[in-house]
Amino acid sequence: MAAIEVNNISKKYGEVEALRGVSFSVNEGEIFGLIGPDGSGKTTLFRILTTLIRANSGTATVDGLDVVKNYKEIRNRVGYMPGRFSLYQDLSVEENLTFFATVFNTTIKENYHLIKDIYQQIEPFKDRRAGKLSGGMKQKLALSCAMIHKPTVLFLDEPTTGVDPVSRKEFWQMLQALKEQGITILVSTPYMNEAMLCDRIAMIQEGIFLGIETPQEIIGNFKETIWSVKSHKMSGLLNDLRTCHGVKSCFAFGDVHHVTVDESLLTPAELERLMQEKGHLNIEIRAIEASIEDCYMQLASKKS
Ligand SMILES: Nc1ncnc2c1ncn2[C@@H]1O[C@H](COP(=O)(O)OP(=O)(O)OP(=O)(O)O)[C@@H](O)[C@H]1O
Repeated sequence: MAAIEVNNISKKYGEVEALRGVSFSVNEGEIFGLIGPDGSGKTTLFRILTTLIRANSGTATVDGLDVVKNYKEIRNRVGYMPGRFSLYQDLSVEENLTFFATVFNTTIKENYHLIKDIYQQIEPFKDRRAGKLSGGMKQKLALSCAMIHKPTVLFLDEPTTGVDPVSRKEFWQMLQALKEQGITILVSTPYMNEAMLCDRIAMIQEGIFLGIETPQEIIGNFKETIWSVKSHKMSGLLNDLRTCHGVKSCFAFGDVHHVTVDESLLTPAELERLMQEKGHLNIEIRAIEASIEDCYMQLASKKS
């Protein structure tokens, strides 16, 4: 049995089609990632699966239970960490955790073993108000709160957004440990390096899934030649590259541009000459391996 099963779910807010016929399933104990730009429908999907809102059409089950008919049971079985921290800022660390335990009719003591590895790291600050914690500590507390009632499925909506890189790394180690305990995790992230840590990834754009694959499949299916290009004038470079015959696509990636090319029409030497003609200096062109972000950009541009 799949831990999450979604069949042709659509959701509209007035005229806005937030989800358009989304179908997928997540296996038990799988970390399934959702990546997509702001407004692509990720939060809407989380809200439907955690029974907070209803879809206009389609069906979904979590742990074999229907999200409409069995909403009460589902609420007992899932943990949800919404995009913005779900903590009570004026309550202390321990009070927050006690509150969530009480809501689910349990106690910290009863399920301490489940959250021990995570909670122990913030326990020295148990009397500190949640509002006074660092981003990484808030995130650990929010995850502890989402876990305290022993959920079988965890829904994490951008849990690491705005958190420092060290805490993000630790957080993903915690997710791996939860997966090893058999917990299923649906997680959205804007960070492509985090997407690489998922078992499978769905790329979502404008309410449509562009594809569902393992990170290795996504990268393996990228067949384009890709170069990283730099010059002394990066803003103008993007437009100049786009006008070159043989350049298929061009996107800014940090401090370089990534360019996919038709090698039968353009060589690196020709591209360098063309950019020199347009006044660029210190041009650097390097053949590179595609990253998952390149794959996402390619899929997204094909769709639009
Ligand atoms: N309550 C609402 N009323 C009207 N429109 C909404 C509502 N909630 C979401 N939307 C719209 O539905 C679309 C999908 O939004 P959603 O929040 O699901 O996307 P998202 O991928 O989670 O993006 P973000 O990370 O920015 O929240 C967007 O166009 C958004 O503006």
